Amino acid sequence: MAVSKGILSLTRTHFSYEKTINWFPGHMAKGIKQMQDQLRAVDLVVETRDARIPLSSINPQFERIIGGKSRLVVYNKADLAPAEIQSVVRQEMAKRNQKVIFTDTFSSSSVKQLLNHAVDIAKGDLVRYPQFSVMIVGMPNVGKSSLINALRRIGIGRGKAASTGAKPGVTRAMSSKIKVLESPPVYLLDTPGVMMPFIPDPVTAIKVALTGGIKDNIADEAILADYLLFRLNRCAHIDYKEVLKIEEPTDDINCLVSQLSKKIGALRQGGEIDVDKTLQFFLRTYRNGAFGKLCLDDLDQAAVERFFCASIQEPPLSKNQDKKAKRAAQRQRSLEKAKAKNLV
Ligand SMILES: Nc1nc2c(ncn2[C@@H]2O[C@H](COP(=O)(O)OP(=O)(O)OP(=O)(O)O)[C@@H](O)[C@H]2O)c(=O)[nH]1
Repeated sequence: MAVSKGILSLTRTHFSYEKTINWFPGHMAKGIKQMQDQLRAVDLVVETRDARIPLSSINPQFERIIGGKSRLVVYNKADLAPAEIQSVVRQEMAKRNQKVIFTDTFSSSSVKQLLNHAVDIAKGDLVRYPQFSVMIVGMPNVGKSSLINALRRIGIGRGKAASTGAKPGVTRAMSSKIKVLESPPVYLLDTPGVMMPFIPDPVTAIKVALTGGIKDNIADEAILADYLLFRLNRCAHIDYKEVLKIEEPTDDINCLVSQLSKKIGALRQGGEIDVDKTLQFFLRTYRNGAFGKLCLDDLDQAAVERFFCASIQEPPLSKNQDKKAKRAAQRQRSLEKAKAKNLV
């Protein structure tokens, strides 16, 4: 089989690759405002990301909102990502002074680890100890509400408190405080998933949409499927041919659709291929985890550096730091002027 054409194949004429994803419904703007208002009373922010896209699920907007607040990054859906990415991601985040926990809301041990971390901080925070509040933020569909339910189940043995769903945008407003532990008393605040208002890089948008962060009808199922096929072809350990029960591996989405539609009976009257139904089946198969553990982000050193240089802005400076920076810049300018006049 030929090596996948990958991203080049996205330019094939019958798929409109030009579509820019700009999805920021009103409830997200409202959600950000509510988060900012509540932040003062919050002791810890848990920023939830998707382990399948450890870089693409970083929302630079949170950097600005969270500022200097105590923060823990949680990579959820770890059951769907290869285990070997965990050490790389931990290392990269440690370089940025960021502690990271990987969770899978179906596994008690990983959720317990998160709860213990919150408890450790709560115990160290004597001022706020009687009421330790944790705000859960993150992009849509990363599993924030599922995480809250799992924490509550493990912490106080109670059932579901937050609504969950396979489509993005289930939580549309900030929740009231949800108790997840009696002693010390730990409360959680669920927030609506907040997408970055504008995703400038189309490949990042495709990855976010593939993992369910953007509604399919806003993205383009054909483009998503094409990119997915490219990634599957790059992953030697994934036998999608076996999973889909098709005859031939391929790097051509048309060929895949043609083979798959027959296998799943996605045919209209007269035998015409039902392309939408076939594409949806392919995407669903991936999202159900049937292809196994797949990371959609490249995590080699160069790719990680490129990502952070291009997408992540430094958190805003505090007033003090800002003053210091201005003074240093002023000193530098004076020095340069003096040099120009040969005074130094
Ligand atoms: N495989 C897997 N699926 C998960 C995990 N956590 C959540 N999910 C699934 O992911 C989907 C989204 O979960 P939610 O908890 O609704 O996500 P959310 O971040 O609250 O979503 P929004 O309301 O859009 O902000 C649901 O179908 C969950 O069952 C996990 O750790 N592993």
